[in-house]
Amino acid sequence: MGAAPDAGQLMAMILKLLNAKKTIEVGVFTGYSLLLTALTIPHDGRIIAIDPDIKSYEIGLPFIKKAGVEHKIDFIESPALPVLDKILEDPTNEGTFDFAFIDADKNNYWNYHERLIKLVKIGGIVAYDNTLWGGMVALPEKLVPEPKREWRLSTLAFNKAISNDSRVEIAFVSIGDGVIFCRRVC
Ligand SMILES: C[S@@+](CC[C@H](N)C(=O)[O-])C[C@H]1O[C@@H](n2cnc3c(N)ncnc32)[C@H](O)[C@@H]1O
Repeated sequence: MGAAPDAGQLMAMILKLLNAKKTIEVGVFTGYSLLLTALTIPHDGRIIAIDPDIKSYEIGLPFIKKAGVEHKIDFIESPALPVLDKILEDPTNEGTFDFAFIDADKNNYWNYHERLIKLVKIGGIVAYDNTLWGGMVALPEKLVPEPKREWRLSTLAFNKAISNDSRVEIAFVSIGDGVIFCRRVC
């Protein structure tokens, strides 16, 4: 997302169409997509932003503060799965989020999906970044550099699984590095 302003514009449009107020971001880095979300949602909107790498978040934090949107962000320094599980321990959190953006470890995308499908409301959207994995999903494995192979396989499996998930409808958008917008339908 950081390298893809077109995907960012689309995400901002969707946040506005949803009137999103309560959101989650998994994978923050220096906060490009986080700032975009924080600037787009209303003054009383909230983002739970999760990343184990607080040092990168702190690089972007002065820009978030300068933009006057820090109050919307609850940054949690942690891998995302235990945080999502903790949120789900309280059943009143189920179906309360409008939007989630997932841009982290590709081998956990399905684990994130199983949790976020409970957390977003029916009609809510979960957006998954890097679903083209730099084009590697379309290459035979032998042409893929070794360090990219594991997450290529994870991405292929995730894309196939989400295409067959009757709880959601999806739009596979081939801008940036490929974003799957996934709308909860039941
Ligand atoms: C591509 S960057 C995120 C970029 C950001 N969304 C943007 O568009 O500016 C991926 C981030 O995922 C984080 N990450 C990796 N494993 C994670 C995990 N298990 N839980 C949460 N975040 C994780 C990394 O620390 C890294 O900051």
